[in-house]
Amino acid sequence: MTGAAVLCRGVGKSYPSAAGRVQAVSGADLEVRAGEVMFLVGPSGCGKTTLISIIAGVLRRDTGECRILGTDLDTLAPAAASAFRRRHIGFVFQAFNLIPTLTAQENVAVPMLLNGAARSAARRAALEALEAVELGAHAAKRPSQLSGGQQQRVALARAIVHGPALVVCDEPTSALDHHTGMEVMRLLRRLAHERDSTLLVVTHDHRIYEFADRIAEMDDGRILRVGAPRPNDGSTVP
Ligand SMILES: Nc1ncnc2c1ncn2[C@@H]1O[C@H](COP(=O)(O)OP(=O)(O)OP(=O)(O)O)[C@@H](O)[C@H]1O
Repeated sequence: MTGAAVLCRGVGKSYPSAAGRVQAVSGADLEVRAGEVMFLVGPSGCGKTTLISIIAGVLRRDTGECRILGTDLDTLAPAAASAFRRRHIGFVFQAFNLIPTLTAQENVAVPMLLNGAARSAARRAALEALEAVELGAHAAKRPSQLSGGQQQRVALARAIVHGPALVVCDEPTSALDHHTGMEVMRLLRRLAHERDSTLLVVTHDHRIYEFADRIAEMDDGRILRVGAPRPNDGSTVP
């Protein structure tokens, strides 16, 4: 795929609050090129989660334009927007959000089943995705039987199992120790490249900046600048 995976222009979003409205995002411009790994960073409360929720189609913007893989999700009917999200977007959250009563393989199969895949095809794809995150041997375990790093790898497998063109991650390493966080990022980056996905990652974790192709700095609801990671942010990506 060529061109922009994400194209936001002048995006604005406010929330109601006791003291009037809070302007969470105000005039944000962001372009994420197809196939790149873009990090979105900035101080707490500057609007990162709100902006990626709009990009992922789980929140509607108030103003501006936003095209995801060439489509403006706000112009679609709710059922069509959900179908688009399920098919083309993968999510990785800070809390792994795995279903505790399902095995790792069943958790990873969920997006395939929601997209209408047959049970056998979903199970096969889930096992392949677990093998890609080096957890094939743990497919039959439930989340409580896995370490935090392994649970996050199951969550990665679930995010990529259906081959989404865009993977959106909100603080994917914040619940992990440094070593495990680096391993998870290395895997996420490799999977995104192998599967030709675009990766948009919100993070506070400076130690993983080296995994970004470009970093967008946000403050006060706006994107201030976009650039390559500085050399002193870390060593080169293996
Ligand atoms: N549902 C909501 N209702 C009211 N205000 C909200 C809501 N969600 C976020 N806000 C406010 O909008 C602003 C932006 O919040 P947002 O969560 O997008 O920031 P953030 O950069 O992701 O923060 P953090 O890094 O702490 O997660 C903050 O002032 C926050 O308090």
